[in-house]
Amino acid sequence: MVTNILWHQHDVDKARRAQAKKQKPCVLWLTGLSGSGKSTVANLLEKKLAENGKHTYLLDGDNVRHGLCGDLTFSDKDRVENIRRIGEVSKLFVDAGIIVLTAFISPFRTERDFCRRLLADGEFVEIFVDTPIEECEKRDPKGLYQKARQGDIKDFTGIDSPYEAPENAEITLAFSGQTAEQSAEQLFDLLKQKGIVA
Ligand SMILES: Nc1ncnc2c1ncn2[C@@H]1O[C@H](COP(=O)(O)OS(=O)(=O)O)[C@@H](OP(=O)(O)O)[C@H]1O
Ligand SMILES: Nc1ncnc2c1ncn2[C@@H]1O[C@H](COP(=O)(O)OP(=O)(O)O)[C@@H](O)[C@H]1O
Repeated sequence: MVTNILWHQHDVDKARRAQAKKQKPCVLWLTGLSGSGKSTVANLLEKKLAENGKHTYLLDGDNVRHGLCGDLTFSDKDRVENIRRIGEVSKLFVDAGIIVLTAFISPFRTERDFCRRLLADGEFVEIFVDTPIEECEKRDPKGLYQKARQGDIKDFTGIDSPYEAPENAEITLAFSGQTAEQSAEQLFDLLKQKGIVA
């Protein structure tokens, strides 16, 4: 930990940047197992927000692990660091006035709560994509469950690496046969209730 670092207070602040964008910046944090539908639903929701003139940015697990987090594995320790970095990056985006969507497994409650605490009240919206592992495994869009069952991938979430379900998510997308489009619509309605979209 370095010392002798001071914080610069700039004249153009967070509130002014949000005002320039005419929006209420926040983080829409999707969490759930691999294959639960995080990326699919986040993508549809982002499209709806964009159609509403909102400036958004979608941070997606697979993509971020190619760059910013390219040095990290799927050990517990590296997953903690992965989510810490995403939390800090999301905070910078919110500071810039942007509505951020994140689609990471983010398996640990402590790290999700850490990311929540980085932001002001109401700026962190936790969305639990609650698709049971049996369904995720049936979908297996990338063939990863099959590889994990064969022992070709170690530390796979839900198989030999834990997932801690949220206890206080703002919303849970329960697996009930609804389509991804209906889930995105449900989230859009929540954002209307929260005054994030008109
Ligand atoms: N061992 C293991 N466990 C879980 N997932 C694995 C693993 N290896 C690779 N993948 C692929 O990486 C994506 C998950 O990355 P995340 O950054 O979201 O994971 S985490 O939040 O740090 O736990 C995840 O993407 P999603 O399927 O979109 O969730 C997988 O495609
Ligand atoms: N109701 C649903 N919501 C989200 N995805 C669904 C739904 N029904 C089927 N799917 C499919 O499940 C898969 C989910 O994959 P993905 O969005 O990549 O999940 P994740 O990002 O959580 O790994 C996609 O192939 C998607 O088309």
